[in-house]
Amino acid sequence: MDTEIEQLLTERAHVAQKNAHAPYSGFQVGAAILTHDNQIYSGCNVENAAYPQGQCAEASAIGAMVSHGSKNIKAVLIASPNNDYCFPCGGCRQKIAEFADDEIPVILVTQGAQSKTVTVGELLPYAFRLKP
Ligand SMILES: O=c1ccn([C@H]2C[C@H](O)[C@@H](CO)O2)c(=O)[nH]1
Ligand SMILES: [Zn+2]
Repeated sequence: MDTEIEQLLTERAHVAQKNAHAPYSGFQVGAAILTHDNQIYSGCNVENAAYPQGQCAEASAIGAMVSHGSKNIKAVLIASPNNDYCFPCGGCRQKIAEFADDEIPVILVTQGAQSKTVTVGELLPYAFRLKP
């Protein structure tokens, strides 16, 4: 991934991360998605007093993307609130795979600006998809 694009994604994820509603876990996550039409959509986790109703940052970003009429993911970036990488949960791996091919990069960044890139296929091998 182009370093300038990665920087833009990181900035957008960090803006969203600051808005996270995570009073229960204290774990604020930000996500940013680059689409094939070169738009960036971001999201944060939104927790709820009824814990299972909480939503992950990746799901929020996907919701923003689809709401704006875009469905084709070129890259995903996930910003962690600490110095460990925040790997997406199982549900979010499936949600990302709905809109991203196996070779699409998922960039993980820590608060200390370390970064690691994996692919959608590495995160969710043999993904269940109905589209061709
Ligand atoms: O990739 C992840 C992992 C966790 N969370 C959220 C869910 C919950 O609000 C909090 C703690 O699990 O972090 C995300 O948003 N994305
Ligand atoms: Zn998740």
